[in-house]
Amino acid sequence: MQEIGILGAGLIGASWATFFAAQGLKVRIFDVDDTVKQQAWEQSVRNLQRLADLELLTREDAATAEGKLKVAASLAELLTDIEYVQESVIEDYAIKADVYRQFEQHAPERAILASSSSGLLMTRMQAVMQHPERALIAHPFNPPHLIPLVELVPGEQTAVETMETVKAFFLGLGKHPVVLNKEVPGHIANRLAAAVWRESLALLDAGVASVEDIDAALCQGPGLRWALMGQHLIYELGGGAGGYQKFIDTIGASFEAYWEDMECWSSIPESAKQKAVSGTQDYLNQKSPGEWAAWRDEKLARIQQILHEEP
Ligand SMILES: NC(=O)C1=CN([C@@H]2O[C@H](COP(=O)(O)OP(=O)(O)OC[C@H]3O[C@@H](n4cnc5c(N)ncnc54)[C@H](O)[C@@H]3O)[C@@H](O)[C@H]2O)C=CC1
Ligand SMILES: O=C(O)[C@@H](O)C(=O)[C@H](O)[C@@H](O)CO
Repeated sequence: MQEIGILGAGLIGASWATFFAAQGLKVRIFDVDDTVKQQAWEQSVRNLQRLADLELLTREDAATAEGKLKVAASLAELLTDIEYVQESVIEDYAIKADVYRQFEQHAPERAILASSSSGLLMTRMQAVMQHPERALIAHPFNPPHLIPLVELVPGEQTAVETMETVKAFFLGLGKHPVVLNKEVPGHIANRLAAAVWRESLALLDAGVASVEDIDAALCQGPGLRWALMGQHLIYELGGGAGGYQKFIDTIGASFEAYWEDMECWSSIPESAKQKAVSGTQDYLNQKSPGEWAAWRDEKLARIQQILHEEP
């Protein structure tokens, strides 16, 4: 696949445009909002220059990639003869269903439709399609031009061939696809993030520590290891010579006491919302959101450089 359609060019769509262009693919950008799609083009150009600043792209490759970016004047222009579309419209079933109906009016019959959806079920979204077999979830982590994970989730009508094609496509582009055998709300990564986020809120709500200390306890501790390993490998190593079984039989028992004490909220208490929003203001006294995002991207780039040095 040499040309990509970006359908929905907000925060994630613009980053996807950067990623695909940086990989040497032609990219057509479309959004219902003309201002947004132009801003997405401009943001992608800035992102490419940033990747060159971070030495993740040569200046020459960044310039070449910029030439790959094109704003589509209409949905028809986006979709004519396209092979692969990354959909990143608003996370709403009704909006996505309407987009999928329009998609099928213009796109070739075999064009693949990959949704960035954070947690909607593809089975429900593809139900409106004449050719649902070519639709799947390809969920990134923000920003996709810097974070390698992409979660591939089939709906009940997604063809095995579609999953295999998209997995090979992303592997060839240097992404790290993980394949879900069945769809669950939030896929994998957002469910893991949701578990950690809920406890981060619960600790704050209970007055155990401040926003900054709760965040520091995560990113200055387990978070560092999470850039390298997941919990299963971490605890295999945590069991020493006895491995994972030793860890489960000894330290694992302590976790059962933690779980007994931890909240099992299915909604966020108002008190927790208020403490989280007010506590996060301290960060904004240090940097603006844009400065935090630039700081994040530079650190993410340097972590990637280290991770790419070794197998
Ligand atoms: N924001 C994040 O951190 C992440 C978001 N996602 C997913 O990506 C998708 C987009 O999220 P964001 O980029 O954050 O949202 P966003 O609000 O920044 O962008 C959504 C864009 O969709 C456009 N849009 C709405 N209806 C449209 C239509 N009919 N045709 C074309 N464009 C249309 C809007 O104009 C808007 O620019 C969602 O499904 C979200 O779950 C996935 C990973 C991370
Ligand atoms: O955290 C991310 O970048 C992604 O996993 C997301 O999907 C967004 O954070 C947000 O949509 C949470 O679901």
